[in-house]
Amino acid sequence: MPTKPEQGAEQALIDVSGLHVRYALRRGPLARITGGGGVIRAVDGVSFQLRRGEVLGLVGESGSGKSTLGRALLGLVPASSGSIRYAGTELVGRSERRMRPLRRRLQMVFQDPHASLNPAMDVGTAVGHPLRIHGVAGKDVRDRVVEALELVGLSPAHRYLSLRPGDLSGGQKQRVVIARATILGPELLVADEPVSMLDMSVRAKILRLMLDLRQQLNLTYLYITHDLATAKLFCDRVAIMYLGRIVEIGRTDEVFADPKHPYTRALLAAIPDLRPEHAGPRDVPAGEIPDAARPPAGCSYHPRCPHAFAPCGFEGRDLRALLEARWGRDEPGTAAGSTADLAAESARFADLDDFLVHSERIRIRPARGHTAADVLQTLSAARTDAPDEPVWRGVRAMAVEDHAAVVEFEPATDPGLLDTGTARVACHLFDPRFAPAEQVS
Ligand SMILES: Nc1ncnc2c1ncn2[C@@H]1O[C@H](COP(=O)(O)OP(=O)(O)OP(=O)(O)O)[C@@H](O)[C@H]1O
Repeated sequence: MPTKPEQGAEQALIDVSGLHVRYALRRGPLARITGGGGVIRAVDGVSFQLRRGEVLGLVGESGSGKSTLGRALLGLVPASSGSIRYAGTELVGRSERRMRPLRRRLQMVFQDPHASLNPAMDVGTAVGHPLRIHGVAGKDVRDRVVEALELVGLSPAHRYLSLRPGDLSGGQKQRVVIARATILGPELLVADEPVSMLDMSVRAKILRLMLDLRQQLNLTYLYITHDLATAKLFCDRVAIMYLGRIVEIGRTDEVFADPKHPYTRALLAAIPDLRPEHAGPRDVPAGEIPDAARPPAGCSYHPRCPHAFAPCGFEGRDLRALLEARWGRDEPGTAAGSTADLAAESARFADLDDFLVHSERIRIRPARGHTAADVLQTLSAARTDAPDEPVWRGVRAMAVEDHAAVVEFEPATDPGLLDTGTARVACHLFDPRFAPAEQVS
């Protein structure tokens, strides 16, 4: 389904459309298993606008592609395809030489302030460094450094000029990094986990400082974090990323009050709640993030999603995961039947890699001494024992055919971002072609 431009897109400072960033996979065991391709799709078709003056949070688990996306906006990693427009100027495909003048307008703050600063360089020199690179010299540098330090709360500034990073606390170091990043008058700051390495007590202070600087310097932020609690505090809008894609984007208050995507719901449910009346086990998104070199078909979240249904992209490896769980291979002690029966079951399969063929129709061969009917019988038993497992919603037919059990899956459809009235969500549960929204509970 085509996606409409976001409201307010006409005032966008940054307009990202269909952005892909891929990393080459080194040759090695993983490359052999994943077969062909050999790429990691770190950012896999992302579109969004960043409006002037707003704070957009990019939230997701480790490996979801947040940092890669942030770096791509600044040209620090090359886009494989798609478009990034900054105030109307296309950045994708720009040479480093043509990118350089724009860098003063587009700056980054990294997670680790200690690693961002040269331990041998004093504060005055570090903060003034970008000015010197851009040809500013003499007293102007000192005046502007003093002004930048005062702005970030390192006051009186002259006390800090000759200090080295080792003389400063974590919070003070991050203030120095922010002073250095803002001294050239940028329009956009990409802040990649800027407070996650700081003590709890200083996190809120640094975020408050960043909000004050937004007002004073007309900044726009892309705030990258895995921490929903700070995103709630700091961001006007949030974009939830999963395996290289944005799965939900909307106003922070609306997303937190009424999360739509099952992944967003799982992430929010996993935030620790310290109120005693709400104590108890938290739901965390079940399972691991899949390998970005071989993302699941259809909706990438479907293998972990309790609501996944026919169009979400079930495939052979989902069925293999179900069988392995049944046989207790993923977690000892969780097998569905007696160990001997289940060992006998698994021995009926010639090669479990038959399940990994990337197709809507897979052929599962019996092991020597077994028949395709044995294999089919095992699959049917697994279905009878756990009929509510989501994977069965995606199995269209199972039959014996030409000495193998053949499993046919429902066709996978990639979910695009859909308007829900509040947030935009990439989930088939909100697509009237497939299901009414009431299904989500
Ligand atoms: N330089 C690189 N070469 C190859 N793969 C990379 C490189 N950088 C990141 N990746 C891979 O790209 C994917 C996205 O990584 P990225 O660091 O952008 O995610 P992230 O959400 O920022 O995670 P984290 O919070 O851990 O930094 C991951 O699968 C990661 O392993």
